[in-house]
Amino acid sequence: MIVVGLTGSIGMGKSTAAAHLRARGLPVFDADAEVHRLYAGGKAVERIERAFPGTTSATGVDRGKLSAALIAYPARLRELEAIVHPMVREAERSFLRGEAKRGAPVAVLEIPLLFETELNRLMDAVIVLSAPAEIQRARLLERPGMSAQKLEQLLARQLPDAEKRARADFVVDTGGSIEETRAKLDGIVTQLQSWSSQAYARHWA
Ligand SMILES: CC(C)(COP(=O)(O)OP(=O)(O)OC[C@H]1O[C@@H](n2cnc3c(N)ncnc32)[C@H](O)[C@@H]1O)[C@@H](O)C(=O)NCCC(=O)NCCS
Ligand SMILES: Nc1ncnc2c1ncn2[C@@H]1O[C@H](COP(=O)(O)OP(=O)(O)OP(=O)(O)O)[C@@H](O)[C@H]1O
Repeated sequence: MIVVGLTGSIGMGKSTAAAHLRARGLPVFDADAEVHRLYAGGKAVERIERAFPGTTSATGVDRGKLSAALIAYPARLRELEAIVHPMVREAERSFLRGEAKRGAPVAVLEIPLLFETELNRLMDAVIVLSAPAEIQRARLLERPGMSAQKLEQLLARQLPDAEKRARADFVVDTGGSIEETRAKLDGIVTQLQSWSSQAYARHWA
């Protein structure tokens, strides 16, 4: 099985690309969605309440309150990551085990912080979604609750787009139409599926 990392900076089109890969029949694990599940209840919520008192309730982690706590003490993001990331990694491993057992030729992990967490090293291939900075900015400023200041803060916490692109196996430009992005992804999927069957032939034929 070929394990593919799908990443890109905020607003570059990860979710849009992941939805297309799913529609093409590829299994895709969404790390961000896993964080949302973990925050809805259970062990992560208990540990976050202990580390950041008052940021959770009976319905789970209040992301607004947790965000506010981190704006007050940005250095504490590392503590939060130390709680959350190992749980996400465990869920990813379990997803990959399931897909390998099923005989999936290709499995995709959509991880916004793929390079920042150095998980790119464990991938057989990395796809980076990327658009020109002014297009990214314009798209994000359309989102409710986004301001120029918040955007600068978010971008400052992520590895720059140019560095992500330089470290990718495949760069998909999302600055054009969604149809163009989909066609580019289709070409990559065909290539990955052929790698997978070649790898299978090498190992088992
Ligand atoms: C700080 C939190 C509560 C803010 O939640 P909120 O719903 O307001 O924002 P959201 O999660 O959509 O993130 C907004 C942007 O910040 C980026 N971001 C989130 N966490 C991090 C981080 N640890 N380091 C750098 N960028 C981050 C996201 O990729 C996104 O581009 C939340 O992001 C969080 O709990 N982060 C820690 C867990 C984590 O690392 N998640 C990243 C995905 S695995
Ligand atoms: N060619 C394109 N490819 C992908 N997205 C595009 C394209 N053209 C326009 N868009 C728009 O850009 C936005 C990208 O948002 P999307 O949620 O996919 O990005 P993301 O990287 O998942 O964001 P986040 O980091 O916040 O999770 C969407 O509104 C999408 O419709």
